[in-house]
Amino acid sequence: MAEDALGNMLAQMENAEPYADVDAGVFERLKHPERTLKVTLPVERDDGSVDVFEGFRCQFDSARGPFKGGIRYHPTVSQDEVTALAGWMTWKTALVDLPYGGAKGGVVCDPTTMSDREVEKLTRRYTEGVRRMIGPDMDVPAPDINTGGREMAWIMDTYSMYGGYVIPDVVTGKPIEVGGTAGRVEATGRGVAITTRRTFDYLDRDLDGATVAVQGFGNVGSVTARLLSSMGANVVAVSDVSGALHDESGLDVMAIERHVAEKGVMAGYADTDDGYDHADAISNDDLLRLDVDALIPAAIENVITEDVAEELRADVVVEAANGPTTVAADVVLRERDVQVVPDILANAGGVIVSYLEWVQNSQQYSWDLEQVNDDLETRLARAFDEMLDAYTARETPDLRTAAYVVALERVGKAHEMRGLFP
Ligand SMILES: NC(=O)C1=CN([C@@H]2O[C@H](COP(=O)(O)OP(=O)(O)OC[C@H]3O[C@@H](n4cnc5c(N)ncnc54)[C@H](O)[C@@H]3O)[C@@H](O)[C@H]2O)C=CC1
Ligand SMILES: O=C(O)CCC(=O)C(=O)O
Repeated sequence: MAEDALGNMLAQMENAEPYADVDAGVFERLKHPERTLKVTLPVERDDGSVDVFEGFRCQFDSARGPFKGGIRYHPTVSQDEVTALAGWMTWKTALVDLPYGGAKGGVVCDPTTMSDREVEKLTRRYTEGVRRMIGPDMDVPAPDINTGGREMAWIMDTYSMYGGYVIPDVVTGKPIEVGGTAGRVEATGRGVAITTRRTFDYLDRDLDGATVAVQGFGNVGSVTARLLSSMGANVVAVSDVSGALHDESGLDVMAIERHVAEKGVMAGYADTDDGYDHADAISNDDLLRLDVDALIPAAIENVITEDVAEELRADVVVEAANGPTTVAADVVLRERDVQVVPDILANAGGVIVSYLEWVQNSQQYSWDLEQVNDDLETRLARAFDEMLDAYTARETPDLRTAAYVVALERVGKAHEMRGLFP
């Protein structure tokens, strides 16, 4: 069975096809991205040498609206990976019923080894490379791994320089000072926390006091951990690329956030004044096997493999990352009665609030945080219920398949109505 991101995404589609009412020809169409651009990005390093980076933007499907999806800076970025991520964006925007298609971009680089100036040059080069295919009505990028408000502001600035006027709605996830919305920085983690609470309600379990392990402590993982703590859950383990921390009596998430904000990584936290000398330093792999109520992968793809699934002891997995569970692992988790809440629902809070940012930009009007958060929760709740309805009515084997049924039917219907042959 496929273990790569693209293979997983396609296999997830195939698994849902028998339960979905989608014309066979349209389904065939849905398996292929509309287009992918590969760009070459020369960057002069601070020492005067030149490095040439490779970047991609994959536009997977636009039947329901402009392409939408983040930009990732990471050494493992590849054309196949951005294609998978663009596919997941397509199913995510459809499931939460946003008037968007799906896209994703990426640059093969390790920004942790680059200066701020070098990252800025790379971002502006990348923007120049893809600028003919992005735009407020065409394709609207946003943050993903190792990108955030800073990079979005540079993209907006570069794109606006070519346009000759300010074009804020070419990207979302911008700082508020240049047209961003209240609530976008926290939106993905907030959506994960809301979805976790809803899943516990659905399973008739108490979130208060429930033990939670979160893998990945960047934008999504840190906010998820903090909000779940504030909802009464006991966050007993967190991790980042530098390792994992475990404390059965619960971790001080905000103290860890402060340490990461200062040092960039979690390593060294246990030695600080805030740190606990009784917290165990464990590996990322150990974290996935902890005996907790909920496991939240919030880092990269394919971390829950078949082997991990055999030994995983959480009752619920809420997928904050895109594609953290392989299709082979899904089968094992289903057999073992582990409830998996799929990424295309669990992490959709980010793109929902991106949509709200784009709407505010186009209206040149801004909403307050309460309005944004209320709208986010309403849309997530609706999508959660629609997924559960499909789970029951179509008798799908798991929630992921149910989520795909809803998404595939929406995108498939749009293709049918628009027609396959221009
Ligand atoms: N930023 C957003 O709005 C959204 C992000 N996502 C997904 O959430 C996940 C995390 O994204 P962000 O938090 O934005 O990225 P980020 O760059 O802010 O944080 C990534 C975190 O993962 C950790 N990490 C990286 N490789 C790791 C590994 N091999 N093992 C353990 N930890 C590792 C990093 O140290 C860091 O703590 C990704 O899968 C992304 O696609 C999904 C929806 C929206
Ligand atoms: O906010 C967005 O437009 C997309 C965020 C993203 O890349 C994702 O949901 O995976």
